[in-house]
Amino acid sequence: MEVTRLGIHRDFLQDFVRLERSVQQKVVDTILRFEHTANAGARLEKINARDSRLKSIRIDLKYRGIVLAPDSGDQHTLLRVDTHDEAYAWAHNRRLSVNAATGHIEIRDEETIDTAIANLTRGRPSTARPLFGHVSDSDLARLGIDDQILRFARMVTDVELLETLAGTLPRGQYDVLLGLASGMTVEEVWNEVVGSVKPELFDPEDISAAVSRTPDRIALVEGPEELIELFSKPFARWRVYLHPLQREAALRSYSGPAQVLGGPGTGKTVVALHRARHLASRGGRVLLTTFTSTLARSLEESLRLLENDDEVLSRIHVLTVDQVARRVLERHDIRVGLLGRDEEREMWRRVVRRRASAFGETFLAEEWRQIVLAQNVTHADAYLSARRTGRGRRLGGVQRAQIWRAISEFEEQLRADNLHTYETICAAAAKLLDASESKPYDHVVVDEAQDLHPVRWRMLRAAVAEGPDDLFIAGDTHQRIYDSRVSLGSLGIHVAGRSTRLTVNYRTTAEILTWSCAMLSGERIEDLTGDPASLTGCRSEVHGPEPVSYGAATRNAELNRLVETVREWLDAGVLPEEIGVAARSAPLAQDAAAALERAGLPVEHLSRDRTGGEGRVRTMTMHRMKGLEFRCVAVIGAGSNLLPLPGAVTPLTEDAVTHRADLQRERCLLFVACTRARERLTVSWHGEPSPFLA
Ligand SMILES: Nc1ncnc2c1ncn2[C@@H]1O[C@H](COP(=O)(O)OP(=O)(O)OP(=O)(O)O)[C@@H](O)[C@H]1O
Repeated sequence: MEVTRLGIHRDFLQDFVRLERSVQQKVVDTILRFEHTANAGARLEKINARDSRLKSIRIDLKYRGIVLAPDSGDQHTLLRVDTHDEAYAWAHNRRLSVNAATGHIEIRDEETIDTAIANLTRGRPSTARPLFGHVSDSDLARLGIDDQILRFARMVTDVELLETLAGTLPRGQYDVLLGLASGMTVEEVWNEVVGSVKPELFDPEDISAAVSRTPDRIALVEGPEELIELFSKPFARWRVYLHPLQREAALRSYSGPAQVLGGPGTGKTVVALHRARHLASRGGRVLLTTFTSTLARSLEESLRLLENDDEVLSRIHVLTVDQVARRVLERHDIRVGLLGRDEEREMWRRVVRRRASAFGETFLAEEWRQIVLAQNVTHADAYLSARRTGRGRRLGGVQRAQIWRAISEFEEQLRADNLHTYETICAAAAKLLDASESKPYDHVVVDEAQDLHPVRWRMLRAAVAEGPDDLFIAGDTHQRIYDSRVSLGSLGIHVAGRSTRLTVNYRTTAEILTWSCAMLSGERIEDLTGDPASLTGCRSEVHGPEPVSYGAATRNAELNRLVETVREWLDAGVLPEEIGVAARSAPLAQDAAAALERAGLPVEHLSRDRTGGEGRVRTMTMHRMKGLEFRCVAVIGAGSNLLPLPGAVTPLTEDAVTHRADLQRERCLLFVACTRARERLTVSWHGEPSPFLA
């Protein structure tokens, strides 16, 4: 029997999660029945809609689905499900069209746009400057703006009106206008929003072809299992709906190392996951790696959502970079002891005491990490002439010689005791891999790349032979929260011409994103290649309440208010595990957990080994927030007493350059914590607010 296929529109999944379970089941049954009924399209009901291709399908007495039924062909798409009246009202004024630039399908509320144009024509003051006065009609047409939207665009004078019509305008064209309004050039919009498709003429009437060209919005599901899977994990929409730029970045063949960059929540991790699966499904041995174990665990879980085939999965190793290094040493039967940070500090202290060094243990440890290890300096001459970019204190030759002797003594001690730090394990592994002809991996995919120290990069570089599709790097230097500044070029990793920048944020509301980005405006941040990094054009399609910020008189008062806020969220139906509470210091986060627990709320404090169970609010340090996301986030302790954390910032008098870098890192940490929120964000403090909130 000929099967009629029913595509599923992305927006429909949002409707789906709001439906009661019993209705959800009926939706699934209706779709399956539809697909297995001969000439099913003929059974759809005509409705009173502007666009005759919109028809209705009966779910039960109360609910209806709105289906796009093309004039020819049997490719149908389910667009919405709602109660009878709501569904019909939605369909009444909608019209479908094919975007002239991308060939993608688009839906608009035609009447509301006409009304907006009429109101603007009547009410516009003669002095108001048109928002798109600087862009010609032909450029707008090239970007896919059609006649109705052009008339609208010519009347708009402020971006807020544009944003209020987000759900009304055809999505692709809305994105173009928003990109232009946020300062992107026509070329940037062409490359980053339209998706650098080849210009061609699309048949505006061929809806079926347009549907198949729109995989980021419409999923064509193969068979009932895939359908049920899609519905059972509706929040994992990224598995099927990729932005054209995400798809291109993930599936392309590259002649060498490539990178994907973009602000928070733009889907870099999603691209890294799709990339790893793509390379493994072609038979390659893939390393999917990141810095922290929390993130590696979350990558592993997501990968299992994306891929079921055990054979493909077996070709992807998900490990932290440090785990990779240890495995390399183990494979060579090398056993080493690990020196913790506190023990390392003690060892430096002993060196300082023995040598009566004028340089303190913090300075020496940093000099060792940032210069000696980063540049792989192995003898005195190399250290005497090493470039010390990023280190503020100038050193003369005699001072350098003294420092080198202290560092040599420290390294000698490590060797004598067979002790290693995480970094020296990586350095040793890099050496072993460099010397070996056969490499453990065909492809290395790195997520959260901004936090890797140069020794970790050297090891990753050595883990894969140089060549096509060797390294794929996802990261955002605005989210750098550890002390690892690195320029990929200096490590021989060149990504020029193989870089994709993502700008659509899928996680956070526009309100939370704008509020958080303001915190970084004015900061000079470089990307991984050393060019200035920018959040320009970074935007969200979703709207919600403004973030709430407030100060309390005391620590206890702040925690009491936190308890109230969390209780309100829970009462509003947010699940406990969808709430994250973050503080700069672990003790404050633990105190928050204790306060919530005393109030009878289910809570768990996350640490290295505790990943958080279901049914519990999660408290954690800001560092642990990285890479995670929550519906609601409360950032606490954002006062001048705790943020920047005094002990984490080098005094200005000691080293001005490091002082500035430390402050920037603390600011980025707050930025990371705030951008984990999907819907709601509160930021609180006791005493004076942090200077970062000014
Ligand atoms: N094409 C997409 N469609 C729907 N949701 C998406 C898409 N791409 C990403 N997402 C969702 O957006 C959120 C953020 O994605 P992801 O974690 O990959 O972003 P990121 O750029 O790595 O973020 P960060 O840098 O802040 O950690 C996730 O919930 C993800 O499922």
